[in-house]
Amino acid sequence: RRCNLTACSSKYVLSALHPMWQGPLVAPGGNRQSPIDIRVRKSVFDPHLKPLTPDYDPGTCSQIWNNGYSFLVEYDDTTDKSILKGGPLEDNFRLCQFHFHWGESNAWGSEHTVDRRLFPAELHMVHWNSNKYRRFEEAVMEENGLAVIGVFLKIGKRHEGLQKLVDALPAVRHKDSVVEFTRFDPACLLPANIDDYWTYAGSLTTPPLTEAVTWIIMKQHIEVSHDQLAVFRSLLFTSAEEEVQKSMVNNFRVQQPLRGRTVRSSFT
Ligand SMILES: CCCCCCc1ccc(S(N)(=O)=O)cc1
Ligand SMILES: [Zn+2]
Repeated sequence: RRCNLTACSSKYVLSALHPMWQGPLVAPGGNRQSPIDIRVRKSVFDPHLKPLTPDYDPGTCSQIWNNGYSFLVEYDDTTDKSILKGGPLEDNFRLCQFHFHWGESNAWGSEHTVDRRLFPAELHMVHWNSNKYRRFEEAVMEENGLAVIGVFLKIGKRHEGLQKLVDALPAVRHKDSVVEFTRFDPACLLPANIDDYWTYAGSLTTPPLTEAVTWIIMKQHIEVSHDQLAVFRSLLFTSAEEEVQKSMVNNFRVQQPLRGRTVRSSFT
């Protein structure tokens, strides 16, 4: 299922393996594309990296939306109420949404890997630079526009905080469905330890694939139950009108060349 660039030579094979979208799987001319494999021994400890200081207001949570790639939990980002600072970031970044990537089986599903280790799913918390830009759509085109926190999911005990979200998913089964969703604290999805992370300069992993992202990948994973992840797989890529329903699984991108980038770690 996972096919890195070295293993698969032709674009056809890559696109056949990834029904998610038939677009260019490697952005033309891109030299800071995501996702990547994090080679732990090649990462460089940076003592100047600060602790990450997320400060989220559950009152800014507004809705869940199935956009045909994943489901997004969206936040009101018209003020600086839910923000991320610190870590590798010089500016203030506003939370606009979070979403996940997952597999059809628990054997794969994450976009990033750690020494080639795959996880069944990966959470992305998407923020944009509100010191430099006025709205997300602007920041998405700029090299220091976005900061995305990545958290790996493992199968284990039930995640109590996630259940409220899992219970709302049947209402957004089809592409383009939206449902009101309020008072969800995204901090409950962060691991206990957020001081240990890797960070590197990368891109969005779905179109427009812009090289705008400071990635912050948590070393510590969170646990969710098998049944909770199974509900993610009950979602559909397809809208209610389409005859052939396609289950929303394997919505991860093929890994991209490092192109000489350095992955820094906040821990030794
Ligand atoms: C102007 C519209 C741009 C929408 C781009 C939305 C988007 C956000 C995050 C990610 S991800 N998987 O790199 O976190 C991918 C895509
Ligand atoms: Zn993502």
